[in-house]
Parts: sequence; structure tokens; C-alpha cells
Amino acid sequence: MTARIGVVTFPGSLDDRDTQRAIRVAGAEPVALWHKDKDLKQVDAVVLCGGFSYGDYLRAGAISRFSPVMDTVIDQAKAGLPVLGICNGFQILTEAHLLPGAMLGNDHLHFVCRDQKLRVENADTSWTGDYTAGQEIHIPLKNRDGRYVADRRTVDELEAEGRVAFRYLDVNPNGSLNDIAGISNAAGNVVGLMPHPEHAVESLIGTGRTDGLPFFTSILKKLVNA
Ligand SMILES: NC(=O)CC[C@H](N)C(=O)O
Repeated sequence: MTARIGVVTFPGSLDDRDTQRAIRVAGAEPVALWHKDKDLKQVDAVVLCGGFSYGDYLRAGAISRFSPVMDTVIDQAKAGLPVLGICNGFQILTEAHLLPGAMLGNDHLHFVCRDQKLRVENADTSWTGDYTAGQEIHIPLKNRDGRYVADRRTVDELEAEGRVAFRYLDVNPNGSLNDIAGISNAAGNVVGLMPHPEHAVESLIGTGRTDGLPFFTSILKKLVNA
């Protein structure tokens, strides 16, 4: 049986097609979900992709969080459905309180677009099993509101529980606390990060790296072996 992974499109999503392609390259079946869908079409996992959903009005992710599809995603994520939020998807996950903290404007106030070095800190989540802890990878980063913040107690808790999944290396591109690039929930089924693994899955494209592919093969293995 093929694993079915849903990709939600909101008005203003940019990376839904690339995300669907990454899922297909990994060997799973992408399923298009619309922000007005309440029903998740029996997918085995969901990706909230990058972009400027609802134009980033109010705050990035603040409106999308209230779309009909998110009511179901929130309920099912709490029941264990694997959910990955990439960039705008990470912003939506914090607004939905599936992940703690918030995303603010980059500290230098500019949009950033670069090939970013990261360290995988936690290879035990649903989406990172095909990496090894401590592995260094390069993945494209492109955003304006990428500065991860949370109160000190939350950050200390994330660190103590090993829930900082990815950390920026060499350069902190936005002023994120503790160089945090991505985090997970306590159960490890919900992961959010600012860099874009879906843009690094094919050697013919971009820098030629495929460092993002393990996100999609990790979840596929997890689902197939479940
Ligand atoms: N590529 C993205 O998803 C980034 C868009 C995002 N809304 C921002 O902070 O700029």
C-alpha cells in the first residue's frame, strides 16, 4: 500500500506543487487538500507548505490557522497524525499552538534567500528518521518572518527534551533564539522548520544537493512500517 501524504493549499501558498513533487520523488502519493476541506481524504500525514497564505495579513499564519482544514488538522495532529510545517507551514503550526513559540520578522528586517547550513539535532521524529543526529545538511531558506522566539522557560524545555530538531550553523540568518531552525512537539509527530527541504530533493536542480529528501523518505518508512 502506498502512503498518502496530503499537501494543503491556502490562498497565497507557493510551494504546494514542489512539495507534492518531493513526496512523489520519495515514493509516496501526494494528495492535494484545499484550505476549505474539512475532510482530509484519509491521508496518512499532512504537509503545510511554504508561501504567503492570506498574504501574511495580521501575522504570517494567523488567518490560515482558522481555515476549515486546520480544525481537522489540529484535532488529528493531537491524535498522532504526522504533520510537517515548512516555513509558512511552521508559522501556521505556531499560530495553531501545535508547536510552541512564535515567528517574528527577521532581525535585519530583510527578506532572506540563501542556501543554509543546518545541523540535525533530533533524528527521532516522524520526519527525521532517515537523518542521523549531528548530521550537517544544506537546505534553501527564503523568508521574511523567520525569527523564532519563545519565553525562556519554553526554550529551556525544548532544549531539555531534545525538541530542537534543527539548528542554524555558521550564520544565524534571522536572529532566532538559540539558532533554532526547527522544532517538534513532545510526541515527535509534528515538526516545523523554516528552511525548505522540498526544494532540495533532486540533484539536477539548484545546488544539486538532495539534503531535503530524507524528510519525505523518513515519513514514508515510518508509515509503511507502522
Ligand atoms: N517561503 C515562505 O514560506 C516564507 C513566507 C513567509 N510567510 C515569510 O515569512 O516570509
